[in-house]
Amino acid sequence: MEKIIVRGGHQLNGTVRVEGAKNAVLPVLAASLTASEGTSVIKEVPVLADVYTINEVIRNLNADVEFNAEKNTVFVDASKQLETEAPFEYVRKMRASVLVLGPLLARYGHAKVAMPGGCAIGSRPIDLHLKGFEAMGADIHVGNGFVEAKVDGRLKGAKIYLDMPSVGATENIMMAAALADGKSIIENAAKEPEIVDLANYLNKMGAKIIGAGTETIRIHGVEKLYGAEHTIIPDRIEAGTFMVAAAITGGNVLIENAISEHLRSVISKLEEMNVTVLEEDNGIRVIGPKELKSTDIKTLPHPGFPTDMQSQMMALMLRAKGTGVITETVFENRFMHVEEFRRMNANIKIEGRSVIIEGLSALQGAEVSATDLRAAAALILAGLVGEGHTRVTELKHLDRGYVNIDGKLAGLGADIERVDENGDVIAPLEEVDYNKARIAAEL
Ligand SMILES: CC(=O)N[C@H]1[C@@H](OP(=O)(O)OP(=O)(O)OC[C@H]2O[C@@H](n3ccc(=O)[nH]c3=O)[C@H](O)[C@@H]2O)O[C@H](CO)[C@@H](O)[C@@H]1O
Ligand SMILES: C=C(OP(=O)(O)O)C(=O)O
Repeated sequence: MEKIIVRGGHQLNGTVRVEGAKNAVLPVLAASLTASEGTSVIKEVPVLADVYTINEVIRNLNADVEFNAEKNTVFVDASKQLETEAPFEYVRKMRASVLVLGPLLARYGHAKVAMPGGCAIGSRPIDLHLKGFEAMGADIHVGNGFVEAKVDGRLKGAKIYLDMPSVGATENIMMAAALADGKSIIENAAKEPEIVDLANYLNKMGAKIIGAGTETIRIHGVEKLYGAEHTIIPDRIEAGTFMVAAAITGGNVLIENAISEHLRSVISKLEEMNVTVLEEDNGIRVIGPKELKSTDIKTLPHPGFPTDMQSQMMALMLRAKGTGVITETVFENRFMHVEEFRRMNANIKIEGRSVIIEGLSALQGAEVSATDLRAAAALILAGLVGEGHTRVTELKHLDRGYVNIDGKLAGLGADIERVDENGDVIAPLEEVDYNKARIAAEL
């Protein structure tokens, strides 16, 4: 089993560049299936296991997909007749596979996708996605582990109110509505930057979407969409993770390519903790203080504090003076990393949907297991300031969403290496990384 080994105590300094956003590229690649003519060229695609998985999903549906990993570019030609069924083997690996439902249903009047189960962070139903398709005239049947949606002719534009601003439901419904007959309105829509990125791509394909990024999205359905060129936005969660890495080690790091407008809530919490955050022309500079001050955080849909930064900020609060509380409101079970932090001597306890963090824990290196993608990053961050060696296992989670994080942290001065099951160091080279993401997707 591969591990990342971190030896704590090194300040991070220098410049690191963030990749294109995982959570933007997955819906964009799913949306490429709506183009019945032309090729889409998607740029700034991060070389992640999840990207290989979504590429396999759409390839399996009969689209032509070429991933030039060295150039971070994916070409998709979905103009052939597509299959309309996505099997469990893909949805099992990556829940975002359900995002092919909307495009296939809108283009062919039929889609069948394995029901995604829950995962380590919560039960994660897709009822709101289905409610939206139903409002547009689809019949939904759930059985034998699949969800099947059918409509005679085209979907009909509809007004859809989301009970909560689900990111995935907003994306799936927006893609379906882009090819529906007539006008749709999504109310209480998710406002994440990744929603805006998807709407921009769809509009380049010929869709007519306005209001993405606000709580009301209006979509005038069109008959046909065309392949288009699109550049994925930078990954705000990867950026936030490096911001915490700089802050926790008292370092000075320029996070190139990070967009401050996407990170307002994270920046404001870091500032409350005495971290200096400077918005520069080409990114965000983060300078860690001598002493971090604790704060309270509540995760919320955008523009609130992102749940995908919750575990990383918890690592930071372990090293802050005072008591802090983190409340998770987006997912019901996203505290699996707390037990792992405890192994590192963290003074921390769960109370319902909150975690109470008694600051200034003298963190000690330990063998810890990544329970989900962001927990993996958070344990590495804690390891940067732990005494001795921290060994992080279950790296399959990490490879879903971070490109070469060990190499990037090493470049900033961290003492970190990735070793294989024999204990041999795996050099953090780009070529090795490309392979790693592909292999992780195949597992
Ligand atoms: C690939 C991707 O972009 N993943 C992100 C996306 O996940 P995802 O799109 O799955 O997250 P949602 O916004 O849909 O989920 C938020 C909450 O709504 C609930 N819910 C959602 C849909 C539904 O039909 N019914 C329902 O009850 C979920 O269980 C969860 O409690 O947004 C999350 C919230 O910012 C992020 O943590 C994930 O990183
Ligand atoms: C929870 C995440 O992703 P996913 O929705 O793909 O599980 C994440 O990116 O932190």
